[in-house]
Amino acid sequence: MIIAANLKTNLTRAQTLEYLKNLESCLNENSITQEVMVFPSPTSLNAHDGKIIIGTQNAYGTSSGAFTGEIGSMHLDEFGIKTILIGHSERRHILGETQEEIVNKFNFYKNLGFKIVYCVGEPLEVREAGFEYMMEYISKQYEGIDSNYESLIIAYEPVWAIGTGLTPTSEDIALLHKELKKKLPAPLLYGGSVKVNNAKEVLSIDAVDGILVGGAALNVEDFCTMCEIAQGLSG
Ligand SMILES: O=C(CO)COP(=O)(O)O
Repeated sequence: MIIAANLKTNLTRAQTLEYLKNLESCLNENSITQEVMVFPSPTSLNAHDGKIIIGTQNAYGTSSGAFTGEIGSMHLDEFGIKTILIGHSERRHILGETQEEIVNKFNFYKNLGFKIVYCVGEPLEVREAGFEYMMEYISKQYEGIDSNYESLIIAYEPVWAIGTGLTPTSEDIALLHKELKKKLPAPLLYGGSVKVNNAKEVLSIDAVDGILVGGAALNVEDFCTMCEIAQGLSG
């Protein structure tokens, strides 16, 4: 299973380094063999030697150049980072990233052989408009994406469940994951208010290949506990 932490705009560089040190210790003490990823803030990106895969929450589709405020692949290469989060709902709905911009970014980092965690998910009003409309909406988020890319991981994150404490029922997650797996066989993570107290339930659902955790991952002990839960379920 893939257990991923999206630290978003949280933890300083010093706090992130401490977080990673503590998480590495916990993973080793508990003999965790799951794929564990941490996406820290840009200022906290660093080379990392250990079990944890460090990914970037974002980067522009360029090696370098005149793109004020952005980082490019040259800045990731410096740290040996080859994993990127693309299409997160907060970049789509808060920062206004368009599907075209997302596809361009996807293609750039695909061509560099990056492992891509590609996020899809519907806002509440789309969900409330009915299943068919919701599936059409999510399908549009796949447009332009190479569904055969071998280093693609999908993260289904219903926007209305992110940071709200609300999660779909296990039945709803199972239904959505079953439908999304029909679109493509890539590993499929669930994200949206995953916590220690619901991680086992979520990870036990068919077609859930892991979790992408935001707020609850900021507590490194809790995030490690979720890794232990995944380990226990994996036998
Ligand atoms: O956005 C998320 C992970 O990318 C989920 O965030 P929360 O776990 O805080 O709901």
